[in-house]
Amino acid sequence: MAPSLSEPFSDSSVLIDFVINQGNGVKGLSEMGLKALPKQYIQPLEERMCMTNVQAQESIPIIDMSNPNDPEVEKSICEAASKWGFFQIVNHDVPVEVLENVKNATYKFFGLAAEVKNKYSKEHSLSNNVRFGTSFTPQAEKALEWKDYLSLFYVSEEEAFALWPSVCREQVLDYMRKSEVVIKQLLKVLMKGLNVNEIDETKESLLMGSMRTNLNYYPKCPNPELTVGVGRHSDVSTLTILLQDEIGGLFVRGNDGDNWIHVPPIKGSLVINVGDALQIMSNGKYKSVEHRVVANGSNNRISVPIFVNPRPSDMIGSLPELIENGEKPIYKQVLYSDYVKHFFRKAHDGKKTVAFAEL
Ligand SMILES: COc1cc(/C=C/C(=O)SCCNC(=O)CCNC(=O)[C@H](O)C(C)(C)COP(=O)(O)OP(=O)(O)OC[C@H]2O[C@@H](n3cnc4c(N)ncnc43)[C@H](O)[C@@H]2OP(=O)(O)O)ccc1O
Ligand SMILES: O=C(O)CCC(=O)C(=O)O
Ligand SMILES: [Fe+2]
Repeated sequence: MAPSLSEPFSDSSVLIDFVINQGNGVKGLSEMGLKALPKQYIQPLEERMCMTNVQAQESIPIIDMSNPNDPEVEKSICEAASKWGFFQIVNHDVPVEVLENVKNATYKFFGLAAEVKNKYSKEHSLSNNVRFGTSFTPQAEKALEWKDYLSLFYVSEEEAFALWPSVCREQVLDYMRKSEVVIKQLLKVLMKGLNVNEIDETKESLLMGSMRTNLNYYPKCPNPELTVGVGRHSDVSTLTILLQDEIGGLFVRGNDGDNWIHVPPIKGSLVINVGDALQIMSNGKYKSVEHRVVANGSNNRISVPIFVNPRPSDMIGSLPELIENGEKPIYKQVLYSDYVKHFFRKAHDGKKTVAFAEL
């Protein structure tokens, strides 16, 4: 039974049934035209974005990738990864058309009927590698997040053809394929910055042996100031390549204290961030930085991150090259899939996941 406007979601089981079990997501809630945010989405005060903590004068670096081997460009990439953990790239090799196509495909997927999208939910999906969901880890969260997503873990073209939704399959595959050049350029530079000058097959696989693309949908929200699109977290990837649309709303933790820096949408750009796996492998030189997304009261927003990861079966820890060079390791070796499961089983909690690998 669909709840009516005069019958708000005071009973949580009705909300869970509508949003999660029936696959309506927060998009379904948004499209009902609710006048007030259901209480299940009200975040504690300390998790809401307070505009007085926004550093309007600061911005993360914008790096021109026309000449990726220029020593000045290499220096800015390594500095940005050490200081900010985030930067934007412009004039990279991913064609604008590919980016536009994947954004349109994202709208197409979320425009499907709830019962069609629900075929890809944790309950119904034919594979763990394809998952439509809402919030982050609803079963572990005290307050839900205002976001729906489709998560696609790449195994092979064959599996993608068999299992990924056909409305976005080609566009996501193309976005992933075309991003590979940029990913390799960035990892080469970042490894050189650690004095790791040879990326052989084993190292390449450790850095980028698996990829997951998420399509994120943040619908227009009643009372956006009371909730979050995505709560404070760092990614568990090696690197994340993020395409955002023109709406804005991504904030990155600044270098001193409780201040947050907006990542302004720039047409054709990609946002790059260091994930926990690279922080761990670089023995702390490159930083995975906390970020969050606010909810928006006027517009729907989408974003499409590619999470570039080790393989689930890889052991990750401080790279042996760094330890051989005399660095004291600050991380132990952990199985990457254990690390990711630890991340997925708890609610977003800032930078706490990385403690799982600390010595
Ligand atoms: C969704 O909102 C998000 C997502 C993010 C993501 C940030 C990233 O950095 S994602 C990159 C993660 N890395 C990888 O995917 C590569 C390595 N992959 C793996 O190690 C495995 O594929 C696996 C993810 C560990 C899943 O392995 P499997 O053997 O299938 O394990 P399960 O027991 O099925 O799952 C473990 C646990 O995680 C939950 N889960 C699995 N996949 C997802 C998913 N795509 N999204 C959300 N949760 C997922 C699963 O439900 C299990 O939990 P239970 O409680 O049910 O046991 C950043 C910010 C966001 O808001
Ligand atoms: O939507 C965004 O801008 C960022 C999303 C994000 O941080 C994530 O999916 O990990
Ligand atoms: Fe993230």
